[in-house]
Formats: sequence, C-alpha cells, structure tokens
Amino acid sequence: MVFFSNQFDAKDKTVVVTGGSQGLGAELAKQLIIRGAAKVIIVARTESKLQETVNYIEPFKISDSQVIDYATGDLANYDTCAKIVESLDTIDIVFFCAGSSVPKLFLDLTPRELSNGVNINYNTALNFSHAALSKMKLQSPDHTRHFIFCSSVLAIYPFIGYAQYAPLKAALRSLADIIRHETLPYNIKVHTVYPGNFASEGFAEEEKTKPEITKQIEGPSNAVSVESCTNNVLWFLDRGYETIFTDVIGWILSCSMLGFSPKCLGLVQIILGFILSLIVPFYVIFTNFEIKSYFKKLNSQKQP
Ligand SMILES: NC(=O)C1=CN([C@@H]2O[C@H](COP(=O)(O)OP(=O)(O)OC[C@H]3O[C@@H](n4cnc5c(N)ncnc54)[C@H](OP(=O)(O)O)[C@@H]3O)[C@@H](O)[C@H]2O)C=CC1
Ligand SMILES: CCCCCCCCCCCCCCCC(=O)[C@@H](N)CO
Repeated sequence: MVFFSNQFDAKDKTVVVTGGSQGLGAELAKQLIIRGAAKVIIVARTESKLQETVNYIEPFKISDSQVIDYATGDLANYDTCAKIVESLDTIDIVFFCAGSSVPKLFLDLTPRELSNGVNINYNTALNFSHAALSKMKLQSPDHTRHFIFCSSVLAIYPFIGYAQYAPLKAALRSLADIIRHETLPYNIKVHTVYPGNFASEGFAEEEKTKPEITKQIEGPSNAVSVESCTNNVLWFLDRGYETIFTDVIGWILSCSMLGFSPKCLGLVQIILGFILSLIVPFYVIFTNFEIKSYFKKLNSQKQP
C-alpha cells in the first residue's frame, strides 16, 4: 500500500482541523483548501485568531464553492465537541492538532499548568474523536475517511522538562492504536504523527520557559519551518503511512520503541532498533551525568 501515491484524497471532502487557528493546524487547513477540499473547519478557543486565519486562507481557494469556516470552543469539554460535530452535515477527515506544552521542571509547574497539560493535549483529542466517530459511524463508508492524531517525538523519548506534556502525547499513541482497531469496520484510517520541533507560535511560547537542560538534550531536533513540517506530514499521508515522522531524528528514536503500532520502513527500523538498544544504555549514562551537572549548577546559583 505504502508504495502507491494518492492514498490521501482531500478533494471535495469535509475536513475538521482542531487547533487550526495557528501553527501546523493552520498550514494544514490552507494546504487542504489548495488540494480542493469542499469544506475546511478550523477549531480553537480564541475567536479573533480563528477569524484572522480564515481571512488568511480565503484567497487560496481554488473554487468559489469551497468553504473555509471556523468553530470556537474548548474541546476539552465534551459538550462543545458534540455541538460542533452536530453542526456539520458530514465529516471525512479530522486532524487533531490542538495541543501545547509548558516546558518546566516538574516542581516548577503550577497545579493549573498540570491540569491544562491533560486537557489541552489529551482531552481535546479524546473528546473530539469520540464525538466525531459517533457521527462518522452512521455515514456510508464508501470512501476512506481519515483521523490524524498529532503526538510528538516525546511520546517515544520523554525527558526532563516535559512532565506536563509528554505523558499525554504517549497516551495519544495508545488512543490512536485502539481507535485504529475500532474503526476497521467503518473504513476510517487512523494515522499518528510524531513531530520533532517546528517553529510555530506555540514553539516560540515554549522556548520562553524551557529549562537549559531540556534545550541541551533536544539539540539534535532543530526546529524546522511549519511549512516543511506540513509538507512532510502530507507527503507521508499521500503514500498511505499510518505512523509519520517529520524529521529523521524522530524516526531513528522510534526504532527503540516499535511495539504494536504500524511501522515506517519496518525492516530497517528493526535492524536499527537492535543497534540502538546497544547504544542507548551509554547515552542514558551520559545524559544522567549532564542532568546531575545541571542541578549542581542550579543549586550553586541559588546559594550565594
Ligand atoms: N511545535 C512543535 O515543536 C511541536 C508541536 N507538536 C504538536 O503539534 C500540534 C500543533 O503544534 P503547534 O502548531 O506548535 O501548536 P500551537 O501551540 O502553535 O497551536 C495550538 C493550537 O491549538 C489550539 N488549542 C489549544 N488548546 C485548545 C483547546 N482546549 N480547545 C481547542 N483548541 C485548542 C490553539 O488555539 P487557542 O489557544 O485559541 O485555543 C491553537 O490553535 C500540537 O498538538 C503540538 O503539541 C508536536 C511536536 C512538536
Ligand atoms: C542514541 C540516542 C540518541 C538520542 C538523541 C536525542 C535527541 C532528542 C530529540 C528530541 C526531540 C524533541 C522534540 C520535542 C517536540 C515537542 O513536542 C515540543 N516542541 C513540544 O511541543
């Protein structure tokens, strides 16, 4: 399947993009309009930003019959998800892009930041996928529909600074794997994207609180542009991949944790997985050493 193009047909389809007011979601919405989607609905909490993005995408329409619209609401709330789904005639494709992280040391996070992490990164996808699937189940499965979950490389390698975020992205991997089973009768294909860093508005926000040690560890994942990240996602969707990475480092790290999820160049991953399993223990010793030095430095700065 993987070797044939056009496995992802957005033409004349109705697409919902959660978190579509900025970053990856907004760029995906634009590309889907360019690809001839009949209707693209972007969803987020801030109405002014949604209006701005709709105005930005409008000129990219390739036909007057296309619709780019928005819905406002907090998708961590189930009733909001249900209302948005109810307002649509049909749904063919959902991109679950809502998500954001506050990178800090665990004990520096406030209780509100902790619960926001769960709500924004997990509950938005949990609730909206449930509400959307309840509707899509009743539609005729005469063409392939798609769910695309946006996880993170951090679901594969979680490390210091991301306690508020990475565990929820790992939960998304699990949720997507389960929904992939449960949608088999409905001709809905489930994809999970594991992006590395990309330079969105959300990423710029993250950088403000990100501890030095976190920046140090994620050094090999340089932020790519939002456009390049979006193009990579669409390239792999077109070729039918269910597990998608947006940079090479993410794909390499994934070899250390293959499990039951669909593979991406599986045979090479298995071989690389073996090699990685020999290297990783040394990498862990090195990283632990770096983390201890970081805390020593922090403590010496605190005590004058
Ligand atoms: N940028 C990066 O480096 C990486 C990002 N990712 C993931 O990719 C996805 C897209 O990232 P990015 O483009 O950076 O995201 P941004 O932070 O730039 O945008 C997040 C979007 O989600 C919306 N959103 C947040 N909370 C809610 C909510 N409760 N209900 C509805 N909408 C919500 C925001 O709008 P509003 O606040 O108005 O609701 C905004 O539209 C996210 O899931 C992110 O975790 C993964 C790996 C790397
Ligand atoms: C042999 C072992 C080699 C190990 C190399 C380690 C490289 C680590 C790369 C981590 C990339 C993290 C990207 C985070 C993206 C994200 O989700 C945030 N921007 C939050 O949104």
